[in-house]
Amino acid sequence: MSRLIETRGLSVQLGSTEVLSGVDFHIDRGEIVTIVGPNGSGKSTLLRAIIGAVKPSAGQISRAPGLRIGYVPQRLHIDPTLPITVARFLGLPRRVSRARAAAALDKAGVPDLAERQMAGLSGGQFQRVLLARALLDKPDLLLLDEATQGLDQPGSAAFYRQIEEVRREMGCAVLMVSHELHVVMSASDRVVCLNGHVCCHGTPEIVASAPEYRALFGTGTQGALALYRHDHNHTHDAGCGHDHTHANENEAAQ
Ligand SMILES: Nc1ncnc2c1ncn2[C@@H]1O[C@H](COP(=O)(O)OP(=O)(O)OP(=O)(O)O)[C@@H](O)[C@H]1O
Repeated sequence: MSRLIETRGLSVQLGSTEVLSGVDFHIDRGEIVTIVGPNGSGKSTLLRAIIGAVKPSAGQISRAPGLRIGYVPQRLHIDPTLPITVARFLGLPRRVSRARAAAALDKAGVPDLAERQMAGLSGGQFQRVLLARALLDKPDLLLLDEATQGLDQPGSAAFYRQIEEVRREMGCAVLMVSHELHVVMSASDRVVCLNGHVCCHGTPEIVASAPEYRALFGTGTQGALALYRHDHNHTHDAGCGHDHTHANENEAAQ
């Protein structure tokens, strides 16, 4: 399995605050990794450091040579009075052919939106268009920063199902930040809990075969309750959201 990104001892200082401190993190080809953590815990900053938008104050970030990254931001404001079609938006800042734009929209699950006005899209359609934009260059790694913020539960579950399909079809790794534990845990290979530092990480275990869970929560990302495992070697800091200290303990993610 080839490593796409690795950070060692990554620290980031913003203003007078050390937002990230000593973060060791990696993601390999084809993996889905989710970053969870309280508000202000540095999740977006870690993504921004990975794409090179903020500079480390200490530590290193290695990227696989020629790595292509697609980024879906937390939010993007477009002036509602600005007339711009989806096809033209996808061609900013660099022109893309109609065929390429159409292929990306298709992969994002919205093949019919090309001629629609950006301002007229629903929240879910808008996020799909941002996803299409991130897919234009056939990325090796897709970064999603709370990409379903503002969507209702079915809309966000549908978005994450689309992400799984994109990964299956394109083989890209996915690194996402999300607060929707119960939705995302079930779709992730690994979960990293961040609170300025990595406070815990582990492998989610989907209870796909347990009939009582299926009956209650459905399957896959359609609201499934996932179990995930932590590898603990320390006591958690306040705010991490987990309060036990045993190794390889199973716990409900919701
Ligand atoms: N440009 C900046 N200058 C100073 N501090 C900043 C700057 N950008 C972010 N911060 C601070 O860094 C901390 C981490 O911010 P970040 O956006 O990475 O957190 P987050 O975990 O993504 O939060 P949220 O869940 O609320 O989106 C916050 O305390 C924030 O106020």
